[in-house]
Amino acid sequence: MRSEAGAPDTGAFVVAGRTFDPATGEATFTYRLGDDEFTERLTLDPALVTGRMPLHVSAALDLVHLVMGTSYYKLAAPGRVVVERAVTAAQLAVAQAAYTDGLGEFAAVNRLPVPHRVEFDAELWEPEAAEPAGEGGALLPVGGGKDSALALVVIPDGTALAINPTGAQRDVARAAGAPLVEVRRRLDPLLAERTEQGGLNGHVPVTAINSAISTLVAVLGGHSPVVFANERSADEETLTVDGVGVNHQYSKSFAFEQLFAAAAAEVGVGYFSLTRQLSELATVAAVAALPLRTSILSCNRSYTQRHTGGQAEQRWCLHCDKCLFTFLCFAVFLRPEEAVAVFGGNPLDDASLADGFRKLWATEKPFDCVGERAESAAAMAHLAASLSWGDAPVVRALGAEAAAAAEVTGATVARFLAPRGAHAVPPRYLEALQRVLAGARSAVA
Ligand SMILES: CC(=O)N[C@H]1[C@@H](OP(=O)(O)OP(=O)(O)OC[C@H]2O[C@@H](n3ccc(=O)[nH]c3=O)[C@H](O)[C@@H]2O)O[C@H](CO)[C@@H](O)[C@@H]1O[C@H](C)C(=O)N[C@@H](C)C(=O)N[C@@H](CCC(=O)O)C(=O)O
Ligand SMILES: Nc1ncnc2c1ncn2[C@@H]1O[C@H](COP(=O)(O)OP(=O)(O)OP(=O)(O)O)[C@@H](O)[C@H]1O
Repeated sequence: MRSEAGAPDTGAFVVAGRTFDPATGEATFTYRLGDDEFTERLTLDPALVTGRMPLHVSAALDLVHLVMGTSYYKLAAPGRVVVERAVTAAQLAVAQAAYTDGLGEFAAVNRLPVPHRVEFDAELWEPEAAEPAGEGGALLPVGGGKDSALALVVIPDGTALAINPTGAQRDVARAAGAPLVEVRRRLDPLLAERTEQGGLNGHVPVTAINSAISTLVAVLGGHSPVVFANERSADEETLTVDGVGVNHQYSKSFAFEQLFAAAAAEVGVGYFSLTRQLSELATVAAVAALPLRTSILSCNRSYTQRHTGGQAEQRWCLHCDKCLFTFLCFAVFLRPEEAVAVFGGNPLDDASLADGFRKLWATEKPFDCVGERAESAAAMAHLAASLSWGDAPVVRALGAEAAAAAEVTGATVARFLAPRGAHAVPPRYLEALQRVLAGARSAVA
C-alpha cells in the first residue's frame, strides 16, 4: 500500500525511548518504523558530564532525539511522526522544520511532493526560564573546512567540537591551538540494510543534527554560546520545484538558526552563526590570508563513512562540486602556485571540468554546499580578467559566459565582500570577526 506522499505506507514514524548513562557518556535514541526498531548511539566523553542541571540535560537529549530521527524517518517518509515523550513548543518547531524543509532535497530527489508535509503527534510541556549553561566559554563545532576554521581564529579561547572526528577536523583544531571535544555518532546498522533493500534515501538536515548534539555537549560541559559558521550564501535555494524552493543547506539557513536558537535558549545555551552576514567569497578572502589555509579540507567526498572509516586518505578530490566551488573562490585571492599548494592540484587547468564549474551558476545548482549563483559567476568573470588565471583552460572557456551571467545581477567580487543581511551575532563576537576580516583585507591588499 502507498501513502498519499507516494512512499510505502508504514503508518507513523515513532520517536520512542532514549537512555543516557552519565558514567560512560553513552546515549541511545530509539525509533520505530513499521515493524522495525532503530537505535542510534552517541558516545560523549564522560569527563564532560558535570551532573549539573539534569532538566536541561533531559531537554537537550530530547532535541537530539527529535532531529536525529530524520535519518530513519526517510526510509519510508510516512508523513506522520508520533513523539512518545512530551516536548516544548520550540523543540516541536525545530522538528517540524527539520522533517519538512530539512528533507526538501530528499523529497525532490525521490519525486515526493514538495514541500514535504509532516504531521506531528506530540504532547507539549512548558519550560521554565533557563539558567545559563555555565562558565565553559564558547563551543565551536568544526567540520574541517574553511568556515569553522575562520571561527576558531576569531574566537581563540573557544573549545572545538568534532562529531565523528576525522584527521582533517583534528588538524584544523590543532593548527588553531583549540582544545577539542570529540563525540562519536553511530547510525543503527539496520538503516544501511533497509536502504540496501529499497528504502528511500537522500540528504538529511545534518546541521540540525550537529546543532542538537552540540547543544547537548554545551549543557553537559557548561559551554555557551554554541557558535556555528554558516554563511549567508546558505540561504539561497538549490532549485525550485513547482514554485517551491528546495535548499540542500536548509539547516544552515538563518530561518532554521532562529528556530533552533529558541530551543537552545530553553536549556541555557546561546546559539548563533558567526559568519551569517558573509558570502562564501568574503569567508574565503579572510581564510586565504591565514596560515590555517593549508590545514582545511572542505571536500565532502572525503567525509563519507568509507573515508572516515580510515580506508582512504582524506584530501581534496578536485572533481566534486564543492571542490570546484571552493577552488574557484580561493583562486580569486591566491596566485596559481599558492592555490596548488593548498589544494594539491588545479582544476581550472582541466578543460573537462568546465561543465562542472558552469553548474555553479545554473538555475539548478548542484546538491552540495556551494555558494550563490551570482558569486560563482562573479568569481569566474574576475579570474577571466586577471593576469595570473586568465589563460587557464577552464577560465578561457567560461570567462565570457560567466561575465554575462554576472552582469544580469550586477554581481562583482567586491560586492560579495561586504557583510550584509540579518544576523544574531552578539556585539562582542561581531567586533572580533570584524577585526579578523580587516586584518585579512590588509594582508591581501
Ligand atoms: C559526507 C557526505 O556528503 N555524505 C552525503 C552522501 O552520503 P554517502 O552515502 O555518500 O556517505 P555517508 O555520509 O557516509 O552516508 C552513508 C549512508 O548513511 C546515510 N546517513 C548518513 C548520515 C546521516 O546523518 N544520516 C544518514 O541517514 C546516508 O543517507 C547514506 O545512505 O549522500 C547522502 C544522501 O544525499 C547525504 O545525506 C550525505 O550527507 C551527510 C549527511 C553529510 O554529513 N553531509 C554533509 C557533508 C553536508 O552535506 N553538509 C552540508 C550541510 C547541509 C545541511 O545542513 O543539511 C554543508 O556542508 O553545507
Ligand atoms: N562533523 C562535524 N562536527 C562538528 N561540526 C560540524 C561537523 N560538520 C560540520 N560542522 C559544522 O557545521 C557548519 C556547516 O558546515 P560546513 O561544512 O559548511 O563548514 P566547514 O566544514 O567549516 O566549511 P566548508 O564549507 O569549507 O566545508 C560549520 O559550522 C561546521 O563547523
